Amino acid sequence: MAGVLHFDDVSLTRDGSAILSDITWQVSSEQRWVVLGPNGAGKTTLLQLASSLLHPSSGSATVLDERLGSSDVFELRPRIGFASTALARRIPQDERVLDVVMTSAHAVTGRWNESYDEVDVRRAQRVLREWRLDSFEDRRFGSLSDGEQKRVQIARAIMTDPELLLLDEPAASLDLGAREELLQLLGAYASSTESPAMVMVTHHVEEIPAGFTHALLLTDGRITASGPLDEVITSSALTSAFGLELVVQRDGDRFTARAA
Ligand SMILES: Nc1ncnc2c1ncn2[C@@H]1O[C@H](COP(=O)(O)OP(=O)(O)OP(=O)(O)O)[C@@H](O)[C@H]1O
Repeated sequence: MAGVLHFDDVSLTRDGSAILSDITWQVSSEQRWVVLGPNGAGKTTLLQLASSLLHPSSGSATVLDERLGSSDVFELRPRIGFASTALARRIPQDERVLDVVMTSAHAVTGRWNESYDEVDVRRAQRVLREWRLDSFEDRRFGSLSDGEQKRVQIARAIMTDPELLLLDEPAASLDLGAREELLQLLGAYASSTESPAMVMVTHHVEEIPAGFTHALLLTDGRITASGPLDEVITSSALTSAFGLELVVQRDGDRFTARAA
């Protein structure tokens, strides 16, 4: 059970405003975390810290045993897979799907003149197959549906075999069928002992895949609850995080929430 994230009293200030305050949080390799909270709570900012794109203003943040602020982030970043809409916007629309996934091995978006060997090609093809994308290998990224593009982004993030996988709202904007297909795939991936530690930001408890083990609730940049899923995804914890009387129900592996 290796330590993956170790945040101790972390705060982050931007342009004079406190975005995150007093964040103490630990993630180990076999855990899969979901991060929930209202708009503007600081969820994406927390993922940016975990991906080493930002450093804390105070406190100590250690990612994969590297302390942010005193390690080489260019060595650390290839060990982390990150999929988000902001990153997806950098993918050229006319890029071939196989290349979108394969260029991740060189941490670039858009194929230029890097050379790839047969091992990279075979690995990209295997990852595309695992995410039900093998028939899209030669299609242009921009020609795929939202659901297919989200799966390509995740395939790209796991191409390098990361030790930590960060997903920022992977199911946002998907229709019901595409969301359920993605959740099935994410659930199978999260349930495998071969998979890395995962942290996924979402707005909806309905989007928590099977196999996720822990949850962190953020409100106004502060943790209001964190721990095993069953202890955190409750009516009382979500009511207090969202400031609205909510009823949460669990049905098998999945959750639903509605106003009381
Ligand atoms: N570069 C920045 N400078 C100043 N404030 C910022 C900056 N980036 C984000 N913020 C602010 O930090 C707060 C947290 O933003 P963040 O995107 O992390 O929240 P979030 O929980 O992911 O929100 P959402 O659910 O709406 O995506 C917001 O109030 C946002 O306006």
